[in-house]
Amino acid sequence: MPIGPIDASQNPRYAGIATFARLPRLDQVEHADIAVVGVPFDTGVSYRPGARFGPAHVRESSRLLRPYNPALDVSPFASAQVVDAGDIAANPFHIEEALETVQASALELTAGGTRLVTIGGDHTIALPLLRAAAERHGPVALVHFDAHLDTWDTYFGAEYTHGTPFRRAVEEGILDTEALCHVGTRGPLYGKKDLEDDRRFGFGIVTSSDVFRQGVDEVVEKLRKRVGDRPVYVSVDIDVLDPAHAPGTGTPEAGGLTSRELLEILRGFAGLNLIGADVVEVAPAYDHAELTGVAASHVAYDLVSLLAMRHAEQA
Ligand SMILES: N=C(N)NCCCC(=O)O
Ligand SMILES: [Zn+2]
Ligand SMILES: [Zn+2]
Repeated sequence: MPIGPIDASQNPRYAGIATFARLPRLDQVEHADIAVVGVPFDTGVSYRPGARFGPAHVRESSRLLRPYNPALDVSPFASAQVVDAGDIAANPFHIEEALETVQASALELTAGGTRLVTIGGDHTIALPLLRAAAERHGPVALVHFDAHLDTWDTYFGAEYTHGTPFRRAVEEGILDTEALCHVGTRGPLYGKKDLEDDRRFGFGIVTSSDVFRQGVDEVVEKLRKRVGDRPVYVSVDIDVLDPAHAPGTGTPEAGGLTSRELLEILRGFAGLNLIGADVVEVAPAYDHAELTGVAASHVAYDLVSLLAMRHAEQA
C-alpha cells in the first residue's frame, strides 16, 4: 500500500512543512513510482528573475490538493507511490555545471523506474531533463506548452538559456523530430525566421489562438495523433497561461490559455505513453493570491495523475 499524503481531516492542511500535496519525502518510502522534484534555478532567464523560488512556492500552493481526481477518475496517491524528492542543488553561478547536475540527478532519481514531474526553475532545465529522458527511452516525443517557441539560438552569445533549450535538444538528437509540438504560442517574435527555423527542426504549432478557435477536443485529437504511442515528455511553461491566470512568471505575454483549457488538454492525454514532465517558470515575486502557484500545482497534480494511471495500467 502506498504511503499517501497527510490527512487534512486529522491535521490542518496549512500546518507543517510543505512537501508537494503534503506527500511523503523520498527518504520516507522504500520505492517511489513517481517523484515530484524541484529545481530552484533561474540563471537562464532573459527578463524578470525569480523562478528559483518556484519549487517552494508551488509546494506551498499545493496544500489544498485532495487525493481523488474526478476529472481523470483516479486516486493518484493510492494508485502509485508518489513522493516529494526535494530539490536538486544546481549551481547558480555556472550554467553548464548546473545542467550537468540536473541531468545526473534526474538519472539517479529514475534509476529504479521512477517517473519524474519536475518543478522549475526557468525553462533552461528542460534540456538536461530531456537528456536524461533520452538516455532512458531514446529520442522522445515532446508536447511543449508555452507562450514562447524556446527554439531561439543564443542570447548574448550564450547557448544555454531559457529561450533556447529545444533548439539545443534538436541539435543533440534527443528529441523524436516526427513528434514535436508547441501549444499556446503567441506574441511578438524577433522575425519570421524564428518560425521558419522552428518548422525546420520539426515542430508543429498549435497557437493560443488555435486553442481558442478550434477548441480543446480538436487540439487534443491533433496532439494525440502526432504523438501516437511514442514515449512522450510534456513540458509546461506556466506562461502558456494568460497573465490573468498566471501573473507570477518571468516573460508574460497577453492572450494566453485559461487554466481550464490547459488542464482540459492535459486530461486529454490519458492513455499516452507519458514518461516525464515539468512545470517551469513560476516566479512568485510577481504572483498575486497564489494564482500562479495554484495553477502550477494543479497542472503538476494532473501530470502526476496521468503518470499514476499509466503506472496502474502497467502494474
Ligand atoms: N522560456 C521563457 N519563459 N521565455 C523565453 C523568452 C525569451 C526571450 O526573452 O525572448
Ligand atoms: Zn515561455
Ligand atoms: Zn519557456
